[in-house]
Formats: sequence, C-alpha cells, structure tokens
Amino acid sequence: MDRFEWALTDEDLASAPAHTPEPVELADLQMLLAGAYAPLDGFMSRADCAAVEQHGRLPNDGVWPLITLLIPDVAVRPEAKAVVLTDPEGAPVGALHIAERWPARKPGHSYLSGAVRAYGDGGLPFHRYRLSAAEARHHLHAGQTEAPDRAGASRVLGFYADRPLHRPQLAQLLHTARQLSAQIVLLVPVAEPGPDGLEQHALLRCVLAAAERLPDPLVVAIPLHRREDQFADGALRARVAEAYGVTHLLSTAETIAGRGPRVLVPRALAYDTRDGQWRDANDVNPRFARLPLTPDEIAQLLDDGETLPEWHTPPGVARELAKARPPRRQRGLVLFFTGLSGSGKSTVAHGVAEVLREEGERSITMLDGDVVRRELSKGLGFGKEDRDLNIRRIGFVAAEVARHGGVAIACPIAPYAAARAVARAMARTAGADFILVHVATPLEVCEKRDRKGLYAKARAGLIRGMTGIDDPYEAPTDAELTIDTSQGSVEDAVDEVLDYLVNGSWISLPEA
Ligand SMILES: Nc1ncnc2c1ncn2[C@@H]1O[C@H](COP(=O)(O)OS(=O)(=O)O)[C@@H](OP(=O)(O)O)[C@H]1O
Ligand SMILES: Nc1ncnc2c1ncn2[C@@H]1O[C@H](COP(=O)(O)OP(=O)(O)O)[C@@H](O)[C@H]1O
Repeated sequence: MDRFEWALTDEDLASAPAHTPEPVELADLQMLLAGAYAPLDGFMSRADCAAVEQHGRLPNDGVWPLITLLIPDVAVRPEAKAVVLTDPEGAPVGALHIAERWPARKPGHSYLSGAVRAYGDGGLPFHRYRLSAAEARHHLHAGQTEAPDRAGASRVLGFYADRPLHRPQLAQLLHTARQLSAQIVLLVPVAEPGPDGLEQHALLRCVLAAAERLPDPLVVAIPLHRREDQFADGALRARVAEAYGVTHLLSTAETIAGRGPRVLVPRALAYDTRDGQWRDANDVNPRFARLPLTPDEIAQLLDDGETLPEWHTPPGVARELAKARPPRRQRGLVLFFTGLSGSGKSTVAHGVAEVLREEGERSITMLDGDVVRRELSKGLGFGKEDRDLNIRRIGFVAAEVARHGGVAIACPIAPYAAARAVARAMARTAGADFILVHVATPLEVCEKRDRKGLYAKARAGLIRGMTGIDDPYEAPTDAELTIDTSQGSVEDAVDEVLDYLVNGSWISLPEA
C-alpha cells in the first residue's frame, strides 16, 4: 500500500481549485479523515487501484473496494498541487494533496490520489455522534470497567445499526455483551438512507432510543456508504469496525472476509409469551413462541397506522419509527402520471385532484404540464436534455411538497425512464411514496384526439421532435398502475386511480 506525504502550505490551499465529489467519494473522504480506513491515509494510488481491480485486495493487506477520486479535467488543471473538496452546498470538507494523476476511462476525467486533510467546516451533520476512530478508541479505553481478559485486551462488541433496533436485536446484543464482558459500540451508517429507505436522522434517533436500553453503549455515526459489491462492503465494515476498536462484531453479513474483529453470527431468538423473555428460538415451546417481525411486517403495521407491539419494539423506538414512517394516509405522496401527449394524463390527474380536494383530508399540489413549463421550466425546449431537466425540476418540487406530508400530482410526458427514476428517488429520499401511473393510451387514439393539432403538424413535418412521432417514449416497466383511456369514460379512468389509492390505504373515501 502506498503511503502519502502532506506538504502543502495555507497559500497552496487558498489558491487550490474546488470540486464537489460524488456522494460515495465524499463519504470516503470523511471516512479517511476520521481514520476509519486506517492504514489507508488518502485516495488510492494507481498501483493500489490496479491491485484492487485485479485481486480485490491491496498488496500485503486484506480485501478492499476501490477508494478513488474521479474529477473532470476542467475542474482541476494538470498543474494543480491540491484540490479542495466540498459538500454539495459548496462548503469545504477536506483537501487533497495531489500525489498522482492518471486518465480515467471516462473521457475528460482523471483519477487523483494523495493524502487528505480536514479543511473548512462543511459536511458535518450528526456532529455530536461523529467520532473519529481515535476518539472512539480513547472513549472506549476510558470507559473500561471490566478487567481485561487473559490476553490483556478488553473486549468491544460492535454492531452496525443500519436498521432500527427492536427487542430481539437488543436481546442479542445484551446477551452477547454479557457473555463477553464487552462494551457495546453501535455504528450507525449515515452517508445515505438505510437499506429500508429510512432517512439517516430518523435512523439515528431510532438507534438512540433503543440505546437507552443498553448498558452505556457508545453510539457513533459513521459516513460509510454502501457499494455495489456485498463482499467488499462486508470486508470494509469489518475493517472500519476494527479501526473503531471493535474486537467482536455481531453481524448477519455472510461475507466478512480476512482480518479484523471476530465475527459473531447471532442466534435466532423467539419471544416466549409465558414469561415475556426473548430467548434462543430452539428453547421456546412453539405454542408460546412469537418470532421477530420481518421488515415487511413492520412496514405494513406502520403503513396502516398501527402502533408497533410492545413485546417486539420498545415504545421509544416505536414512536420514532411512527414519526419517520407515518401511516400512508398522512404520508407525503407523489402521484406521477406519464404518457404520450393527448393520452389523458392531465384530464385524469385533474379528476383525481378534484375528488381529493372535495374530500379535504389532504393538501394537494397540482404540477400541471402547462403551468410547469410556464413557471418552473420557462425557456426549456423538447430536446432530451431539456426534457430531463424539466422532469428533474418537477421531481424536486414534488418531493418537497411530499416531504411535508402533501400530495403532489404531476402529469408531464416524462418520456425517459432514467428521468422518471430520478423523480422517484427524490420522493423516496424525502420520506414520501411515489406512484407512477402510466397512461398507456395507444398513439393512434392520442393522434386522433390531437387537441392542440401538434400531431398533424408533426406528420406534416412542420414541427420536429414530437414524442411518439419522431421522438422516443420509453414505456415504463416500473409503473404501479397502467390505464388506457381509449376504453371507457374519464370517470372510469379517475376511478381506477382512486381505487388504487384507497386499496393501498393512501386515502379513504366515503362509500358512494
Ligand atoms: N416536441 C414535442 N413533443 C411533445 N410535446 C410537445 C412538443 N412540443 C410541444 N409539446 C407540448 O408540450 C407538452 C409536453 O410538455 P411536457 O413538459 O409534459 O414534456 S416533457 O415531459 O418535458 O417531455 C405537450 O402537452 P400535453 O399534450 O399536455 O402532454 C405538448 O402539447
Ligand atoms: N377516458 C378518458 N380519459 C381521459 N381523457 C379522455 C378520455 N376519453 C377522452 N378523453 C379526452 O382526451 C383528451 C386528453 O387530453 P389531455 O388530458 O390534455 O392529455 P395529456 O395531458 O396526456 O396531453 C381530452 O380532450 C379528454 O377529454
């Protein structure tokens, strides 16, 4: 592994170009700064990258994913000695002393390697829980109450809390910590929403509520980002845990390889209704056993507005989860119609909005095509880039509406799947639901309707780039609902959408 030198002056940094890295790179930077990737002290060198790509590991070291920084050449000129790395708001987080630069496969881009240092005050949410590896080890050392074991080392039991802890996980942790006489460290990954989509602050609050039930645990927020590769993720988790002083890792991950803490696979527990204890599932008479709820069962209870049962979830955790995932009736919702011009998106969307307004339970924001193009996307055309930008803007506004519990109804053509996926992701990140309705009326019918005469003009060659004629429409494969307005009345189409919303508990309507 290459070790890097840091030899930059304040003037070097003051005149260095700035660049906002991708979220994974920014998370890696923060991990490097926290000493969480020790012994790695900077973005990987070219030789290290080659080793990882070929063998999945660094020379004389264990399994590693690539820890790289890719920059556009225009952002950082070849003669630059350093680059200041900023968070998405532009606040500096760290600086890189460029040791090496080599061209990437992506045209116009290069990789940079070298040592990193903290710089500026950006990128520090979860401040109180963001301990560096050294601070965590110091804290654990100071908090040692148990005598060191025979080998002279004290034990630290680590657990990655990327989901809220319920009673079974708490029981497993307590049991294992007692057996080992170990202190407990809860590592909460906060670089991105959890695997079930739980927003990071909500996750941390859930973990803190659960932590009250453990004996003096150390809760650490770490900016660890998942990769595509589960194997590399597992290895990285073990390595980071080790850097934070963990000697034993309670983990369900199948693939934690190589060196690092001892990985303990927890026993399956069941709740014994006779005495209210969680114990080894094999030791509970099946007649009196309740198994832990699955993530899907928990999600269903929350969607329906049920309180999570006390035998399974401490009330403090249940309260936090109910706030983070309110019942669908109160949760923000983006209802996104897509389809060809004239397919009926606008007519059906307005029909649905009208019923919801009459009902009066929810606040409705209509992002109508014409209004959006006038107010939000004025000046944009119908080339791919402009259409994508239009959908991105709609997705952003819709997600903000939904973040605060509102219902946003949008009805653009949105011909490109990737742009629709961006809108979906923005809604999810805002803690809202996203329902894609494909208004799949056949082109011939849309063309016959031709309310604005655009199809006729397109056929006559008077306008270009008309969706469905000489511009693409990528039919969704991920629509929650598909309707065809060539069959049936407007009312039928509106009812189809309303039925879907009622059946999924997003709304309730009085019986007709
Ligand atoms: N070239 C071309 N292709 C498609 N549509 C065109 C075009 N030029 C203008 N129009 C009119 O603009 C409306 C579509 O705008 P959108 O904002 O929904 O389009 S997109 O989602 O950004 O692709 C669309 O309105 P709707 O009929 O309500 O869909 C058209 O009337
Ligand atoms: N079942 C139906 N659902 C929706 N629209 C219908 C239906 N039957 C006929 N139409 C007509 O089709 C046209 C659809 O236009 P519009 O809603 O503006 O489409 P879009 O927003 O997709 O461009 C309207 O004139 C509407 O009255």
